[in-house]
Amino acid sequence: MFESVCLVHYHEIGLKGKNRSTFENQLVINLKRALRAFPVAGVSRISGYIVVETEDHRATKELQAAISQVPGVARVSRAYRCGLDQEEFFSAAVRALEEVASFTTFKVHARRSATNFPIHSIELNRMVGSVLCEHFPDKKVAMHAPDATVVVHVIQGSTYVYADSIVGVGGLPVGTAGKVVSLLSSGIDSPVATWMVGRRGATVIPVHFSGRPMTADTSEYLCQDIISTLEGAGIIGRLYVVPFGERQREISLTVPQSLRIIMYRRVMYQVSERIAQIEGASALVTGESLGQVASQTLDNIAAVNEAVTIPILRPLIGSDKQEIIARAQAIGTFDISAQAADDCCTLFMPRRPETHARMREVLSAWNSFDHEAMVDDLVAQVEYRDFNQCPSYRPPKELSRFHKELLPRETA
Ligand SMILES: Nc1ncnc2c1ncn2[C@@H]1O[C@H](COP(=O)(O)OP(=O)(O)OP(=O)(O)O)[C@@H](O)[C@H]1O
Repeated sequence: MFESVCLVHYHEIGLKGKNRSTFENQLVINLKRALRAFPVAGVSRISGYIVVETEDHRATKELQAAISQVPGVARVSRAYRCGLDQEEFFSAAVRALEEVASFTTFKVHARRSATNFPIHSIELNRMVGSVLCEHFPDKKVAMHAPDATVVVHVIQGSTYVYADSIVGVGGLPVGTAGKVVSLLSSGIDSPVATWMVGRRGATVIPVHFSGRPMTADTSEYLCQDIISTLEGAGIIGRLYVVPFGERQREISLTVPQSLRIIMYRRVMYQVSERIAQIEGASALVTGESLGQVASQTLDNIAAVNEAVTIPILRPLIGSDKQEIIARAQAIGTFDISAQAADDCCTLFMPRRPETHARMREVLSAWNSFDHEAMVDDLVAQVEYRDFNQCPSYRPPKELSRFHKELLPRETA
């Protein structure tokens, strides 16, 4: 008889030419890690797809949903795998259509990737179609926009039959696009930016600047919750936390009020750039969107960029807030971000921040305090926590300058 499996479809990987197998292999590794909680018996490549088998031959809706969250997955189908015997795939087609919750119209879409299979796909369509018409006499065939489509695909000596297919997150397998350091606040935007670069295949190392000791550590717990929520995507390597409150107070006492935020950001970028060097990451990522708040004007973005040489990616720069909120809801981080917590962003904020900073004034404020010593000191105070969700993450070898794991474990 036939067994129930999940058939994983990818799109962009299929366009990768000679490197395609590298991408496919990484997706297999990532799926194995992401599906640790399921009774998965095997994840393997077949021509053009990846197949996930379970120990009990039951591909559940929950398994299908978990697979759909893994970057690189364009679509996931709960399929019956049978041999090439007609009676077998006829009854698989009946079973697949029976499982569709409600429909009045359907069609069959037959394909054969196996060149030695003797029946042409047009004939296969006709044969399976007539079996289904017999079993479902009150349903109608519709070639355009049917309620249900039964796919019958002959691949490498097996036939895969399915009617239940859902869309995946798309993108590329994590681990195929290098490493980035993402500046993660507990707000709405940066978790979305973090997820977006992860979806494009980057391994992401978040850095959170906490207001500690001037604020509580709530924002750190929220960041950990955000990362745990993204577990299924498997994009996060290690979270770094920088206690920034004391240094912010120093800056606020020294520089003109209107330039405080720019100074905080320049220090944050420089510390993040140092972490990127230690981690071997090639870019920073932020959740800025053009003009959203005072610090996100073109002049202010330039004033902050000037502090570092590493490229800065801003995946949300052209997004509207409503679009960002919709994405945050879809990836599950919105409700966590909505729990406002004091972090360094709410500390020592100016009443009137500069919106069009002039570089001469920025540099003069920057040189009015010992920013080099401050950055060194902050890097030496960095704490970290590993999440073991991203199989391509390799921790840096040289960690002597860091404290061992200081972040609390109990919220894992
Ligand atoms: N405490 C922080 N720790 C790490 N990164 C931060 C922090 N605060 C801000 N950032 C980075 O700077 C970006 C811009 O922050 P800003 O406060 O100007 O905007 P925001 O709209 O509130 O962003 P978010 O919704 O991500 O908090 C953030 O998206 C994030 O990448």
